[in-house]
Amino acid sequence: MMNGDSKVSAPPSSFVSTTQLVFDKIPIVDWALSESDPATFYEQLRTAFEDVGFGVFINIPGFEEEFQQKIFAYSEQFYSKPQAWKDAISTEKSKAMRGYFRGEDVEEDNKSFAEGYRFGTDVPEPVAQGDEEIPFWRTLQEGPNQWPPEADIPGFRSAIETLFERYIALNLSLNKHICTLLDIPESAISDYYTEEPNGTAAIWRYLPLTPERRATAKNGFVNGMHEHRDPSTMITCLIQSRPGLQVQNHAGEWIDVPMVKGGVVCNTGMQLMRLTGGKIVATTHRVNTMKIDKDRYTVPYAFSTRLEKPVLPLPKFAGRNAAKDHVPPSPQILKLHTIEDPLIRSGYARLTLFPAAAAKLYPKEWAEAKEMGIL
Ligand SMILES: O=C(O)CCC(=O)C(=O)O
Ligand SMILES: [Fe+2]
Repeated sequence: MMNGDSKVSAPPSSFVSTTQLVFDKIPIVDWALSESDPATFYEQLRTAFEDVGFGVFINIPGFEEEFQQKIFAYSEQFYSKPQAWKDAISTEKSKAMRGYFRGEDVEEDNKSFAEGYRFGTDVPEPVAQGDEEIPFWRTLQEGPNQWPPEADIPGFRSAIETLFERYIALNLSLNKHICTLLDIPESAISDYYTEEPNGTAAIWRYLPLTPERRATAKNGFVNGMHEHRDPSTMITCLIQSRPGLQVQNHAGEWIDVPMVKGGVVCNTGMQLMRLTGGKIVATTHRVNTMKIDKDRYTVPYAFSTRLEKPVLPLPKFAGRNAAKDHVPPSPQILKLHTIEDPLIRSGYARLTLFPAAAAKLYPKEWAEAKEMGIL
């Protein structure tokens, strides 16, 4: 069988949603229309978030193609450094999993053909009071970033910090537009953030397909990033240098996210889906190395919601009416979401997103997650 066909892994027809539009492409949302033609803008936004869960946003000031290319050039420079240089800022030195890791450094099932470099809002490591033990979901969340030495890669840090500032502004305006779309107060979303929203980001380098990597293909998929829904966030925004990201439609087929110059891919996370009783969908996605012929760089950025505050459907969206069923998430995703305690769920969620780093740093919790069927 040809394993280049991304549709071979579609689930049986009994899984096909009867209420949700089965999309066959990822919508484009033109940010410029938010000023010049709001009606069209909100219709594009509605399609992206209510029907698909993803959109490619264009014409966002600050995300011009030239700026994005500068970020990808820095990313390439970063990853071209010798292994020992990258290992000097390894996540192994950070309980908050900030720093560099290799996706291949984990046992077979969770191996991915990628390298990652993780950041979060820069906060000090939590300090234990007396003999109290700090829970893993907290050590995972709080800690300083590990920046490379400025002299080794001049301008890198300031370019990435500029990108993050732009992402923060974009995330905040996108949230406001979503509130307008849904006719809910802005606080409906912002109440779930800490005063300074807690950002989490990474620079990914996905490695290209080789005959050896192709030999690991299962149902047309070679693991760049395993299938998942963004667990602890309302919205994730991401710039990408090349194709490779795929979104599962409501019939179970995998749809490629297109490359658009100056485009920012924005997708909804499980928290926004929960808040809106399913009116806004969070769709399963993955990165397929089968689609990658040269190194692919991406930089996702998202705010985590307040860890301790469980997200509940707003009264307006409570009840099944607004919830649209669609392709059931994988058993692992379902399992993750059966964990009631939002704090513990946030911890396991982070472990699942970064398996290679997590397996080393949190062997006990990693083994528990495996045992529970989350991984
Ligand atoms: O890098 C990509 O294309 C996808 C990243 C992603 O899904 C994530 O960070 O949650
Ligand atoms: Fe994701």
